[in-house]
Amino acid sequence: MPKMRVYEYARSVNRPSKDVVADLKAKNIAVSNHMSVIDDEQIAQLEQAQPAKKQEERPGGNRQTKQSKPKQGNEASRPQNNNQKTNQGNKAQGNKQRGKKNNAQQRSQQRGGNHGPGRRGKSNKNQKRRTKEAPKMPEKITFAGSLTVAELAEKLTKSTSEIIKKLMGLGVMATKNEELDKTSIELIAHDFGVEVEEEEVIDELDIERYEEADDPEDLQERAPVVTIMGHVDHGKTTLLDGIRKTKVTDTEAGGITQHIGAYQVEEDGKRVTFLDTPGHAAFTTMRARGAQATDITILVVAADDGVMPQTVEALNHAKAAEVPIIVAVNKTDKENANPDRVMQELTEYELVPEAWGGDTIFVNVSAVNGGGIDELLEMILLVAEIEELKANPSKRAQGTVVEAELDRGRGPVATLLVQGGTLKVGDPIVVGYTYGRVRAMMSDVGLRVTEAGPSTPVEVTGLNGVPQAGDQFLVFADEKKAKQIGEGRAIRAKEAQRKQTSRVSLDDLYNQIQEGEIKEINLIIKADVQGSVEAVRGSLEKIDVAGVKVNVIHTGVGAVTESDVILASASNAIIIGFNVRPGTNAKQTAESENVDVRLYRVIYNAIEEIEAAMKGLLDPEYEEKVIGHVEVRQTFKVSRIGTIAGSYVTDGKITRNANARVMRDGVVIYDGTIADLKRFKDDVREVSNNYECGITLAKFNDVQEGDTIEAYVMEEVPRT
Ligand SMILES: Nc1nc2c(ncn2[C@@H]2O[C@H](COP(=O)(O)OP(=O)(O)OP(=O)(O)O)[C@@H](O)[C@H]2O)c(=O)[nH]1
Repeated sequence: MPKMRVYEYARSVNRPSKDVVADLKAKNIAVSNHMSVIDDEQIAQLEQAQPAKKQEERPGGNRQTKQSKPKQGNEASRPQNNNQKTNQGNKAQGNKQRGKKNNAQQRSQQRGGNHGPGRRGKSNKNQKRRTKEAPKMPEKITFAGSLTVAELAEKLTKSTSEIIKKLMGLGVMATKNEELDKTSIELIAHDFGVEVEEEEVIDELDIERYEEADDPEDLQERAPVVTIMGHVDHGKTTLLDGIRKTKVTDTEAGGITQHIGAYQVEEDGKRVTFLDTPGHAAFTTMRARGAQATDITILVVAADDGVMPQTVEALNHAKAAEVPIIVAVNKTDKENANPDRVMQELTEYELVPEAWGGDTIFVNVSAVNGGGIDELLEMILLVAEIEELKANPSKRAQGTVVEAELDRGRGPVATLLVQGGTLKVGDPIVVGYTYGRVRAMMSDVGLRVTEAGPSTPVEVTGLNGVPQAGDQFLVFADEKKAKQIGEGRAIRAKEAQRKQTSRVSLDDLYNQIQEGEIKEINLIIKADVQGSVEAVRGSLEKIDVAGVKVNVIHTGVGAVTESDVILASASNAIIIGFNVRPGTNAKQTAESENVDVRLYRVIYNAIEEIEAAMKGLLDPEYEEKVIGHVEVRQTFKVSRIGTIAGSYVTDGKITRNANARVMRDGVVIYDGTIADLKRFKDDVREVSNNYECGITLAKFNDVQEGDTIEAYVMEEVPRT
């Protein structure tokens, strides 16, 4: 009989799990929480009392139609000219909202709309005429994503205040520029008897669009993907290593275990994939990037320590991601181990052991001596069975990046977790914002492979750049398409980043000129007296560099004001202040809007600096920024490497690229760079607060126990 977990059902009908649990209980269906399993019969029982809409949304039921009709037609208010294009047209001519004009036009063209500019011109007149007469409401309006109150009013040919009043009637207080969600748009439009249709925004660069759909017949069982989380020092790494040591069999075939960010083991002839980066930081980073790579979470809790703050954080992350949790009570070999206490403490977080009437699986393990590891793996397989994890191995591969780095010899190297399809050597592929052709693949035991099916991690080479953990990948049928999509995505990512971080500023002026993005530099000039304004203006306008024009868009006498900053922000201008300063508000706004405000006392300096910036001659200014401190707790001498400082990060973090100074009794005895940063045996890029690490300093071996190492970076600072 088909079965599913309560939370899965709740998700499928878009209801909170706890409401579904309450309904089930009200119907005397025995469930304890969102993890309980329910079958079809129980679902049917539950749905008898549900409103029809919910039933419609059930999986396997009719898909909810995108178009929603008003509950009752309001014939009297329907227009005669009632096709959808009218509305698009209305929006396109749309008076003040120039920016929107193009979008609407584009959208309608995409959908094969046939009203060209000429026709728009005509209907513009009609629209004006109509506005003077009583405006006619459209029969249907369309929107993409959301609409502001003012936009909705315009579409409905109503006044903004009418819409605001209606919203107030619904208990929503909104201003005219506030964005309305789909439900609010529908409620208001239906109230006027107008149909609403949500336009699908087609994104050519969204790789999910190109994924092949799965035929249910092609689906085959796949290995579960497991992440291990828990509090610091509770034994995550030891457990991962223990499972690997006892269970990896492929080494016999001549491979050597490789840390590629994930590995597979075999139990009872079935495979389990472990993501090798313990801790919820990696899990959350992946999730934040939209990756749903984990099927099961192992929550490690040390039996001698009990539930600690990061245990709670970890379980909350797993719950938020709706990933089933198995509790591994670790260090049970220790004398002071108290597994019962762990169970007791976890009941407070709704993780109740089966023995106590709950449905959370608890397994006692000892990561050091291997005790309980078999049982843990069996339980993983049991949960995997309940979850009915399946994938289609016979399509073009798709999945998630587990980790990636630039290897000196091999170029960009990425560990990919195949989630659907089969990845093959030679496949054209898009990975995040990078693309390429899979040149070589290596398994977690260091063997060269030519194929990797669902749930398999493989390290691939052949990409044109280094993607990020959590990025999605997809194989394309032809290389040209992969290149086109990959390049498009890279450009978009670059643009998005630029929009976010940089407006035009003197420091990157030259780059932007070089990239052909700037042909005119917009300046706002504020000075103490009108004479200075004119003098500065005259001199700046005379600067002649490589066909770039200086364009003074505003001048004024007096302090740099907030409105100057807003103008600069809107027109991407730099503000030049001569013998004046910005007020507090202006300063704050400039910071939040990323507007470059330059203050000068000598005209010559202003001209010289702007000219230098245009020619790319402005030297960047750097400032030291301390990023963390570590305490040296032990030292090890290793021949050929030197002295390794076994350290503990006491605040901030330490990174491989940072500079380091060694302080002994408050005196700086070394200032240089870090040669090597390790966690256990692995090279790492950074180590955070409260973690241990091994540090080797470049050309310095006299580090001693009790020394403090201060890590710092040199940061470029905007000039003022
Ligand atoms: N006695 C005993 N000690 C264990 C067991 N598992 C781990 N340890 C020890 O506990 C300490 C911490 O283990 P790790 O595996 O580094 O813990 P972790 O959770 O990965 O720690 P972080 O990476 O710092 O978050 C080490 O000294 C391990 O040897 C166990 O089952 N029994």
